[in-house]
Amino acid sequence: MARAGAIPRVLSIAGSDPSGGAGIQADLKSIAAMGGYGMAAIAALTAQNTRGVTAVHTPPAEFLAAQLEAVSSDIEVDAVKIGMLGTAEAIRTVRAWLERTRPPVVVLDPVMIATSGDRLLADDAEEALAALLPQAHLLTPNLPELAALLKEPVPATWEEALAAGLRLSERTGSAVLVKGGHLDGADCPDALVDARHEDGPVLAEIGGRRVATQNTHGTGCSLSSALATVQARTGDWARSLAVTKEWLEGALTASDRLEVGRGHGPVHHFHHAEAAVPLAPGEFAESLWADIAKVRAEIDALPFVAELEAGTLPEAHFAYYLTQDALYLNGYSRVLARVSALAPTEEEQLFWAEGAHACLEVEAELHRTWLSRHPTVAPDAAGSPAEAAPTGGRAVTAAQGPVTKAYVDHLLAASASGSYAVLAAAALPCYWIYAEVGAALHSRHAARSDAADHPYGAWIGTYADERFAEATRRAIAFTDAAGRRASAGEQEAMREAFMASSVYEREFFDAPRRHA
Ligand SMILES: Nc1ncnc2c1ncn2[C@@H]1O[C@H](COP(=O)(O)OP(=O)(O)O)[C@@H](O)[C@H]1O
Ligand SMILES: Cc1ncc(COP(=O)(O)OP(=O)(O)O)c(N)n1
Repeated sequence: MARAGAIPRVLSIAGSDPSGGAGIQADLKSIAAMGGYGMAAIAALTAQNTRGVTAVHTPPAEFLAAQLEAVSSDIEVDAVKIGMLGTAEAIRTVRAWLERTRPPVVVLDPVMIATSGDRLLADDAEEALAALLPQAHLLTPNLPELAALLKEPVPATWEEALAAGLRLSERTGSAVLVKGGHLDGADCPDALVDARHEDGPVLAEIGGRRVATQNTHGTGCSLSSALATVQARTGDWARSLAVTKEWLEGALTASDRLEVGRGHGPVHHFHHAEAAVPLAPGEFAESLWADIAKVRAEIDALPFVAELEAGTLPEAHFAYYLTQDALYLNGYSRVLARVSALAPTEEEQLFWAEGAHACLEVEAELHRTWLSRHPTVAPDAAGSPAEAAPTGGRAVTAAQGPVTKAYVDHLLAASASGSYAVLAAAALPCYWIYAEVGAALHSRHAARSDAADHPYGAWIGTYADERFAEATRRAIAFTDAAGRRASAGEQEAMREAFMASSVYEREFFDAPRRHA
């Protein structure tokens, strides 16, 4: 019986994973992440980390029985999640307890083998497990477990997986969650099937995107305990799956930020929740910068940067870069004007508006000086139509190259989000990365004995502009403040926007080599 509005009391009966990614540790995090009150009866202890299981210890089944009795004799249990039980005795103990207590929601994840290949169920326990399955309302085997329970080959396609899930449902009388995690391909679908349901056997089918990460340790544990929790609240399996699958996709997407272990790391169960400890000034911006460490290193290693510094950059590449810079600045100016329009304070409004104005000034200056000295390259066939330049009535004869166009389009899409914080995060890499790359280039250039004869010396000299450095510091501070005020979901969107713009910055520096 669903208890709408009440906090579900959810008991996990499972094994312990000391590295915190799977088992009861994952279950307790998932239950809390879904707004439930988590409890745990430990059936087995494993010694494991993100790379595999090194030992398993199973306490006497009587001790498991004592834990279950202690909980259910005092606390009303709204939902039970069953995971690793380890032995036939433990399985029989849980079965007897379920028959006696009849919890309203029972989700059984038939844990047999970890993704690392390690066995988590004794060889002689499969018969006992088969007898436990009908006690559950929902079974959540992964595809190898589904195959083992049916004593069939592992399904190789989604259609085969659905058919196998239906056979298990028919055989046990329980609903089955068919999971696409172990299939290949860009999609990661899940489906709820119930062979005996009056409305038809497929209760829900949700197509999901496969998140490109190796941090999939404990996804099955996390999903099954989250499902038990949400089901206790909603009483609607299809809705519970929709909510938990979206949450798990977010947890997988944010998993890299945890930096736990060197193998298959855990998912970030609380990616959606506010941090209880508020971020200190600068901390959010620092974390954005840390996220793009790899992209920053790739920019430093680009031939464009090395050749500009050495003075060996082909003239055509430099001209292409200048032309695209002018075109980009025109679009970027419009984006900064939009940041200004969304800004929450007059100080920020003024700052971004000044930035928009400065972009147009720099664009005009580029035409007046650099572009008149360096031949403008021909329009790029892949680019969009040229915009009229504001200088002296002369039209820019080049079109936006593919990278410029994609970068500006990305910024315009971010401005459509309507979020000041997200748009500021999208706009920031243009300040921050340009300032960092420029400062490093400038200081190395200034130390050269032949700096005066350098073909790009005058250009590199522009990187020393203290007004731009100050504007960059303020852009970082305003974005940081917006990030500290943002909800967890908005922070995630800021991270994605900042990362995408940083990747475009890298592509922009590399564009002359590929498109000039
Ligand atoms: N890379 C991924 N991207 C998105 N969802 C995933 C990914 N890997 C697994 N999932 C999802 O995680 C859940 C657990 O799936 P699965 O990996 O099949 O189970 P298990 O963890 O028990 O082996 C399912 O909802 C599945 O769709
Ligand atoms: C103690 C414990 N229980 C279960 C598992 C298996 O976790 P699961 O979520 O099925 O997925 P993988 O971690 O195997 O990918 C476990 N490893 N430890």
